[in-house]
Amino acid sequence: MEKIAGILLAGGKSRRFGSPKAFLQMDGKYFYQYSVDSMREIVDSIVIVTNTELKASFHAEEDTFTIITDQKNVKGLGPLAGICTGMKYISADWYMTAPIDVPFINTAVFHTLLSYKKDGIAAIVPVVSGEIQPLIAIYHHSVKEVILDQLQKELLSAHQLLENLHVIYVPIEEERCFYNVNRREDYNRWIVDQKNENK
Ligand SMILES: Nc1nc2c(ncn2[C@@H]2O[C@H](COP(=O)(O)OP(=O)(O)OP(=O)(O)O)[C@@H](O)[C@H]2O)c(=O)[nH]1
Repeated sequence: MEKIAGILLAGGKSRRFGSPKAFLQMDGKYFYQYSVDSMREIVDSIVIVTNTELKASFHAEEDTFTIITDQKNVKGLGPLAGICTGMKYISADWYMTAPIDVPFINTAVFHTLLSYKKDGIAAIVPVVSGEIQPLIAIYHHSVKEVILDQLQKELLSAHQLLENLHVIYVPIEEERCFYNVNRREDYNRWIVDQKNENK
C-alpha cells in the first residue's frame, strides 16, 4: 500500500493580513484546523510546517499531527520550503499539501485529486476558474529533490516548479473550497457574512 502524508504550509508571515492567519477562526474553529480536517481521513500522518515565531502557538495533537519549522537551508523561502521540509520529515510515497488560509477546503477536493494518481506523474494540481492552485495539490516524493534544486537557485515560485514536472491538471468547479484569505477584507467578505447568516 502506498503511503500518503499531509503537509500543512503554515510558515508565512501573514503580512497582508496583519496577524497570523492560522489562528483566525470560523465557527469557533481555527483556520489551520480546517486544513487538518480536510485531509486527516485520507493521510497516514500530517505535519504542520511553520516558522519559529508561531511554533509554540500550535497545540500539538500527537495522534493527529506534529509541528515542525522549515529546515535551515530553506528557512522562510516560501511555501516550497514548507513542502520540501515536510517531505524530508515524513517518509511517504505521495504528499498532500494545503495552506492554512483556505477555511472552506474539504476532503472531497483531495479525494478528487487522488483519483488521478498513477505511476509516472509528479504532481496532481487543481485548476479553479482558470487559476492553477499549486499549494492545494498532491506531489510524488521525487519532487523533493526538484524543489531543493530550485530553491538553491533562489527560484521560489511554485508555478515555476510545475513547469519542470509531469503534472496532471484537474479542473475543479467548487470555487468556494479554494477561497483564500489574504487580507482583512477577504475575511470579512465571506467568513463574517457566513457567520451572520448562520445565526
Ligand atoms: N513553511 C512555510 N510556509 C510558508 C512560507 N511562506 C508562506 N507559507 C505558507 O504558504 C501559504 C501561502 O502563503 P502566502 O499567502 O504566500 O503568504 P502569507 O504569509 O500567508 O501571507 P503574506 O505575508 O501576506 O504574503 C500559507 O499557508 C503560508 O503560511 C514559508 O516560508 N515556509
